[in-house]
Amino acid sequence: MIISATNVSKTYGGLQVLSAVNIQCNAGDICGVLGANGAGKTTLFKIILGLVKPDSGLVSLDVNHIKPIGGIIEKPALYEYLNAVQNLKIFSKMQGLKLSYAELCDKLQQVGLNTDRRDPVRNYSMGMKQRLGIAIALLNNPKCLVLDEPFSGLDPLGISALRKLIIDLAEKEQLAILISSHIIEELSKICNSMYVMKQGEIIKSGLAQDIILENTTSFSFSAPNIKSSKSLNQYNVIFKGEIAYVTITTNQVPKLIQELSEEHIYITSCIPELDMEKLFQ
Ligand SMILES: Nc1ncnc2c1ncn2[C@@H]1O[C@H](COP(=O)(O)OP(=O)(O)OP(=O)(O)O)[C@@H](O)[C@H]1O
Repeated sequence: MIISATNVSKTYGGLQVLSAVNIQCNAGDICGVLGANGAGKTTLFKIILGLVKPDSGLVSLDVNHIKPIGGIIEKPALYEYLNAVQNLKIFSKMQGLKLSYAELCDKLQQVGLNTDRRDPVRNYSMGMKQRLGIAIALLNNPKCLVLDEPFSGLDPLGISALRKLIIDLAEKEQLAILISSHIIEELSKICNSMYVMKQGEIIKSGLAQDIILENTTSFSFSAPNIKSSKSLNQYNVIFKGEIAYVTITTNQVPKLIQELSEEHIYITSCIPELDMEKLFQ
Protein backbone atom coordinates (compact mmCIF):
# COMPACT_ATOMS: atom_id res chain seq x y z
CA MET A 1 0.00 0.00 0.00
CA ILE A 2 1.52 3.35 -0.99
CA ILE A 3 -0.67 5.83 0.91
CA SER A 4 -1.87 4.62 4.26
CA ALA A 5 -3.62 6.66 6.95
CA THR A 6 -4.31 4.74 10.13
CA ASN A 7 -6.62 5.87 12.95
CA VAL A 8 -6.16 9.53 12.07
CA SER A 9 -8.03 11.89 14.40
CA LYS A 10 -8.15 15.67 14.55
CA THR A 11 -10.04 18.24 16.59
CA TYR A 12 -10.22 21.99 16.05
CA GLY A 13 -11.15 23.93 19.18
CA GLY A 14 -13.20 21.08 20.64
CA LEU A 15 -14.79 20.15 17.30
CA GLN A 16 -14.02 16.56 16.32
CA VAL A 17 -13.22 16.96 12.61
CA LEU A 18 -11.72 13.48 12.01
CA SER A 19 -12.37 10.37 14.14
CA ALA A 20 -10.05 7.38 13.71
CA VAL A 21 -9.99 7.59 9.91
CA ASN A 22 -8.40 4.72 7.97
CA ILE A 23 -7.61 5.13 4.27
CA GLN A 24 -5.38 3.25 1.87
CA CYS A 25 -4.42 3.76 -1.76
CA ASN A 26 -2.14 1.64 -3.89
CA ALA A 27 0.04 2.40 -6.94
CA GLY A 28 -2.11 2.82 -10.05
CA ASP A 29 -5.31 3.17 -7.98
CA ILE A 30 -7.65 6.13 -7.94
CA CYS A 31 -9.36 6.28 -4.54
CA GLY A 32 -12.28 8.63 -4.07
CA VAL A 33 -13.24 10.28 -0.81
CA LEU A 34 -16.88 11.29 -0.92
CA GLY A 35 -18.45 13.54 1.67
CA ALA A 36 -20.78 16.48 2.15
CA ASN A 37 -19.41 19.96 2.90
CA GLY A 38 -17.61 19.92 6.22
CA ALA A 39 -17.23 16.11 6.35
CA GLY A 40 -13.47 16.49 6.88
CA LYS A 41 -12.07 15.67 3.42
CA THR A 42 -9.76 18.68 3.13
CA THR A 43 -8.48 18.23 6.67
CA LEU A 44 -7.69 14.59 5.93
CA PHE A 45 -5.87 15.50 2.71
CA LYS A 46 -3.91 18.26 4.47
CA ILE A 47 -2.81 15.68 7.05
CA ILE A 48 -1.79 13.21 4.33
CA LEU A 49 0.20 15.96 2.59
CA GLY A 50 1.92 16.80 5.89
CA LEU A 51 0.44 20.33 6.00
CA VAL A 52 -1.51 19.71 9.22
CA LYS A 53 -0.53 17.53 12.17
CA PRO A 54 -3.08 14.96 13.35
CA ASP A 55 -3.87 14.75 17.09
CA SER A 56 -3.35 11.00 16.81
CA GLY A 57 -2.91 8.33 14.17
CA LEU A 58 -0.34 7.67 11.53
CA VAL A 59 0.19 8.54 7.87
CA SER A 60 2.73 6.53 5.98
CA LEU A 61 3.82 6.83 2.36
CA ASP A 62 5.47 3.57 1.53
CA VAL A 63 7.72 4.81 -1.23
CA ASN A 64 11.39 5.49 -1.37
CA HIS A 65 11.41 8.69 -3.39
CA ILE A 66 12.79 12.20 -2.99
CA LYS A 67 9.28 13.67 -3.35
CA PRO A 68 6.80 10.97 -2.35
CA ILE A 69 3.64 13.08 -2.64
CA GLY A 70 2.25 16.09 -4.48
CA GLY A 71 -1.17 17.64 -4.36
CA ILE A 72 -3.64 20.45 -4.70
CA ILE A 73 -5.78 21.57 -1.77
CA GLU A 74 -8.99 23.44 -2.62
CA LYS A 75 -7.60 25.19 -5.71
CA PRO A 76 -4.12 25.50 -7.18
CA ALA A 77 -2.08 28.35 -5.70
CA LEU A 78 -0.56 30.07 -8.75
CA TYR A 79 1.30 33.30 -9.46
CA GLU A 80 -1.51 34.81 -11.53
CA TYR A 81 0.66 37.52 -13.14
CA LEU A 82 3.20 34.99 -14.46
CA ASN A 83 2.81 32.66 -17.42
CA ALA A 84 2.64 28.88 -17.13
CA VAL A 85 6.35 28.18 -17.72
CA GLN A 86 7.34 30.93 -15.26
CA ASN A 87 5.03 29.42 -12.65
CA LEU A 88 6.56 25.98 -13.14
CA LYS A 89 10.05 27.49 -12.97
CA ILE A 90 9.39 29.25 -9.63
CA PHE A 91 7.82 26.15 -8.06
CA SER A 92 10.63 23.92 -9.33
CA LYS A 93 13.24 26.30 -7.84
CA MET A 94 11.37 26.17 -4.50
CA GLN A 95 11.85 22.41 -4.57
CA GLY A 96 15.55 22.79 -5.38
CA LEU A 97 15.12 21.48 -8.92
CA LYS A 98 17.00 22.79 -11.90
CA LEU A 99 14.74 21.98 -14.84
CA SER A 100 15.57 23.15 -18.35
CA TYR A 101 13.06 25.07 -20.44
CA ALA A 102 12.44 21.89 -22.46
CA GLU A 103 11.79 19.89 -19.27
CA LEU A 104 9.32 22.52 -18.05
CA CYS A 105 7.54 22.37 -21.43
CA ASP A 106 7.41 18.56 -21.10
CA LYS A 107 5.51 18.99 -17.82
CA LEU A 108 3.00 21.31 -19.52
CA GLN A 109 2.59 18.82 -22.32
CA GLN A 110 2.07 15.99 -19.84
CA VAL A 111 -1.03 17.75 -18.49
CA GLY A 112 -2.22 18.81 -21.96
CA LEU A 113 -1.40 22.52 -21.74
CA ASN A 114 -0.21 24.57 -24.71
CA THR A 115 3.55 25.15 -24.42
CA ASP A 116 3.51 28.23 -26.67
CA ARG A 117 1.17 30.34 -24.59
CA ARG A 118 2.97 33.28 -23.00
CA ASP A 119 0.21 35.32 -21.35
CA PRO A 120 -0.32 35.42 -17.56
CA VAL A 121 -2.21 32.52 -16.03
CA ARG A 122 -4.88 34.93 -14.72
CA ASN A 123 -6.24 34.66 -18.29
CA TYR A 124 -6.50 30.87 -18.00
CA SER A 125 -9.79 29.04 -17.59
CA MET A 126 -10.42 27.16 -14.33
CA GLY A 127 -9.72 23.85 -16.10
CA MET A 128 -6.37 25.13 -17.40
CA LYS A 129 -5.45 26.35 -13.92
CA GLN A 130 -6.28 22.92 -12.49
CA ARG A 131 -4.02 21.33 -15.12
CA LEU A 132 -1.21 23.73 -14.30
CA GLY A 133 -1.73 22.98 -10.60
CA ILE A 134 -1.35 19.28 -11.38
CA ALA A 135 1.81 19.99 -13.43
CA ILE A 136 3.23 21.80 -10.38
CA ALA A 137 2.23 18.92 -8.12
CA LEU A 138 3.97 16.54 -10.53
CA LEU A 139 7.32 18.41 -10.42
CA ASN A 140 9.92 16.00 -9.14
CA ASN A 141 7.73 13.05 -10.21
CA PRO A 142 5.94 12.09 -6.99
CA LYS A 143 4.50 8.59 -6.61
CA CYS A 144 1.31 9.82 -4.90
CA LEU A 145 -1.08 12.59 -5.84
CA VAL A 146 -3.75 14.15 -3.65
CA LEU A 147 -6.43 16.20 -5.41
CA ASP A 148 -8.99 18.03 -3.29
CA GLU A 149 -12.20 18.72 -5.25
CA PRO A 150 -10.33 18.92 -8.60
CA PHE A 151 -13.53 19.13 -10.66
CA SER A 152 -15.14 22.06 -8.85
CA GLY A 153 -15.81 25.00 -11.13
CA LEU A 154 -15.19 23.03 -14.35
CA ASP A 155 -17.69 22.69 -17.18
CA PRO A 156 -18.63 19.19 -18.45
CA LEU A 157 -15.94 19.24 -21.15
CA GLY A 158 -13.32 20.37 -18.63
CA ILE A 159 -14.43 17.63 -16.22
CA SER A 160 -14.11 14.95 -18.88
CA ALA A 161 -10.67 16.21 -20.01
CA LEU A 162 -9.38 16.33 -16.43
CA ARG A 163 -10.84 12.88 -15.76
CA LYS A 164 -8.87 11.50 -18.70
CA LEU A 165 -5.66 13.14 -17.46
CA ILE A 166 -6.10 11.66 -13.96
CA ILE A 167 -6.84 8.17 -15.35
CA ASP A 168 -3.71 8.43 -17.54
CA LEU A 169 -1.57 9.43 -14.56
CA ALA A 170 -2.78 6.41 -12.61
CA GLU A 171 -2.49 3.94 -15.49
CA LYS A 172 0.64 5.12 -17.29
CA GLU A 173 2.66 6.61 -14.41
CA GLN A 174 1.28 4.18 -11.80
CA LEU A 175 0.59 7.01 -9.35
CA ALA A 176 -1.52 6.36 -6.26
CA ILE A 177 -4.18 9.06 -6.53
CA LEU A 178 -6.58 10.25 -3.82
CA ILE A 179 -9.46 12.47 -4.97
CA SER A 180 -12.14 14.16 -2.91
CA SER A 181 -15.54 15.36 -4.03
CA HIS A 182 -19.04 15.84 -2.71
CA ILE A 183 -20.48 14.71 -6.06
CA ILE A 184 -20.67 10.93 -6.43
CA GLU A 185 -21.07 10.97 -10.23
CA GLU A 186 -17.65 12.65 -10.51
CA LEU A 187 -16.00 9.96 -8.42
CA SER A 188 -17.92 6.97 -9.77
CA LYS A 189 -16.60 7.57 -13.29
CA ILE A 190 -12.97 7.64 -12.25
CA CYS A 191 -12.32 5.77 -8.99
CA ASN A 192 -11.56 2.10 -8.41
CA SER A 193 -12.30 2.34 -4.73
CA MET A 194 -14.28 4.77 -2.67
CA TYR A 195 -14.53 5.98 0.92
CA VAL A 196 -17.71 7.69 2.11
CA MET A 197 -17.13 10.23 4.89
CA LYS A 198 -19.71 11.67 7.25
CA GLN A 199 -18.93 14.04 10.11
CA GLY A 200 -15.29 13.03 10.25
CA GLU A 201 -15.83 9.28 10.02
CA ILE A 202 -15.51 6.79 7.20
CA ILE A 203 -18.97 5.23 7.11
CA LYS A 204 -18.52 3.10 3.97
CA SER A 205 -15.62 1.86 1.88
CA GLY A 206 -15.01 -0.60 -0.92
CA LEU A 207 -14.93 -0.91 -4.67
CA ALA A 208 -16.61 2.13 -6.22
CA GLN A 209 -18.87 -0.05 -8.35
CA ASP A 210 -20.02 -2.10 -5.32
CA ILE A 211 -20.77 1.01 -3.28
CA ILE A 212 -22.88 2.41 -6.10
CA LEU A 213 -24.81 -0.81 -6.65
CA GLU A 214 -25.34 -1.44 -2.93
CA ASN A 215 -26.82 2.03 -2.54
CA THR A 216 -29.02 1.99 -5.60
CA THR A 217 -32.75 1.63 -5.01
CA SER A 218 -33.96 2.55 -8.49
CA PHE A 219 -32.90 2.29 -12.12
CA SER A 220 -33.88 4.17 -15.25
CA PHE A 221 -34.64 1.93 -18.23
CA SER A 222 -34.83 3.31 -21.77
CA ALA A 223 -36.65 1.70 -24.69
CA PRO A 224 -38.75 3.22 -27.49
CA ASN A 225 -41.92 1.28 -26.51
CA ILE A 226 -41.31 1.07 -22.74
CA LYS A 227 -44.70 2.59 -21.83
CA SER A 228 -46.50 -0.42 -23.35
CA SER A 229 -44.97 -2.78 -20.76
CA LYS A 230 -47.34 -4.78 -18.57
CA SER A 231 -44.60 -6.34 -16.42
CA LEU A 232 -43.62 -2.88 -15.16
CA ASN A 233 -47.05 -2.60 -13.49
CA GLN A 234 -45.82 -4.78 -10.61
CA TYR A 235 -43.21 -2.14 -9.69
CA ASN A 236 -43.31 1.44 -8.52
CA VAL A 237 -42.62 3.21 -11.82
CA ILE A 238 -42.63 6.73 -13.26
CA PHE A 239 -42.51 7.26 -17.03
CA LYS A 240 -40.85 10.22 -18.73
CA GLY A 241 -40.95 9.89 -22.51
CA GLU A 242 -39.08 6.71 -23.42
CA ILE A 243 -37.61 6.31 -19.93
CA ALA A 244 -39.09 4.35 -17.02
CA TYR A 245 -37.79 5.16 -13.52
CA VAL A 246 -38.32 1.94 -11.58
CA THR A 247 -37.88 1.41 -7.83
CA ILE A 248 -35.97 -1.86 -7.86
CA THR A 249 -32.91 -3.42 -6.27
CA THR A 250 -29.82 -4.37 -8.29
CA ASN A 251 -30.49 -8.12 -8.09
CA GLN A 252 -34.03 -7.68 -9.49
CA VAL A 253 -32.68 -6.04 -12.68
CA PRO A 254 -31.89 -9.20 -14.76
CA LYS A 255 -35.40 -10.59 -14.13
CA LEU A 256 -37.05 -7.33 -15.19
CA ILE A 257 -34.91 -7.07 -18.34
CA GLN A 258 -35.91 -10.65 -19.22
CA GLU A 259 -39.62 -9.85 -18.66
CA LEU A 260 -39.35 -6.73 -20.81
CA SER A 261 -37.63 -8.63 -23.59
CA GLU A 262 -40.41 -11.27 -23.52
CA GLU A 263 -42.78 -8.32 -24.17
CA HIS A 264 -40.54 -7.34 -27.13
CA ILE A 265 -39.30 -4.28 -25.24
CA TYR A 266 -35.58 -4.13 -25.82
CA ILE A 267 -33.66 -1.97 -23.33
CA THR A 268 -31.20 0.51 -24.86
CA SER A 269 -29.87 1.73 -21.52
CA CYS A 270 -30.17 0.83 -17.84
CA ILE A 271 -28.74 3.39 -15.43
CA PRO A 272 -28.52 3.02 -11.61
CA GLU A 273 -30.00 5.96 -9.72
CA LEU A 274 -28.19 6.37 -6.41
CA ASP A 275 -30.15 6.75 -3.20
CA MET A 276 -28.17 9.52 -1.49
CA GLU A 277 -30.01 9.09 1.83
CA LYS A 278 -29.07 5.40 1.90
CA LEU A 279 -25.48 6.20 0.88
CA PHE A 280 -24.99 8.61 3.77
CA GLN A 281 -26.89 6.51 6.37
N1 LIG B 1 -8.15 25.48 10.51
C1 LIG B 1 -9.36 25.19 10.99
N2 LIG B 1 -9.79 25.72 12.15
C2 LIG B 1 -11.00 25.42 12.67
N3 LIG B 1 -11.88 24.60 12.07
C3 LIG B 1 -11.52 24.05 10.91
C4 LIG B 1 -10.25 24.31 10.30
N4 LIG B 1 -10.17 23.61 9.15
C5 LIG B 1 -11.35 22.96 9.04
N5 LIG B 1 -12.14 23.21 10.08
C6 LIG B 1 -13.47 22.64 10.32
O1 LIG B 1 -13.38 21.24 10.13
C7 LIG B 1 -14.58 20.73 9.54
C8 LIG B 1 -14.20 19.95 8.31
O2 LIG B 1 -13.68 20.84 7.33
P1 LIG B 1 -13.04 20.33 5.97
O3 LIG B 1 -12.64 21.54 5.19
O4 LIG B 1 -11.99 19.32 6.26
O5 LIG B 1 -14.29 19.60 5.31
P2 LIG B 1 -14.54 19.20 3.78
O6 LIG B 1 -15.16 17.86 3.81
O7 LIG B 1 -13.31 19.38 3.00
O8 LIG B 1 -15.61 20.29 3.36
P3 LIG B 1 -15.84 21.01 1.90
O9 LIG B 1 -16.43 19.96 1.00
O10 LIG B 1 -16.84 22.09 2.26
O11 LIG B 1 -14.52 21.55 1.45
C9 LIG B 1 -15.47 21.94 9.27
O12 LIG B 1 -16.40 22.05 10.30
C10 LIG B 1 -14.49 23.10 9.29
O13 LIG B 1 -15.11 24.29 9.69
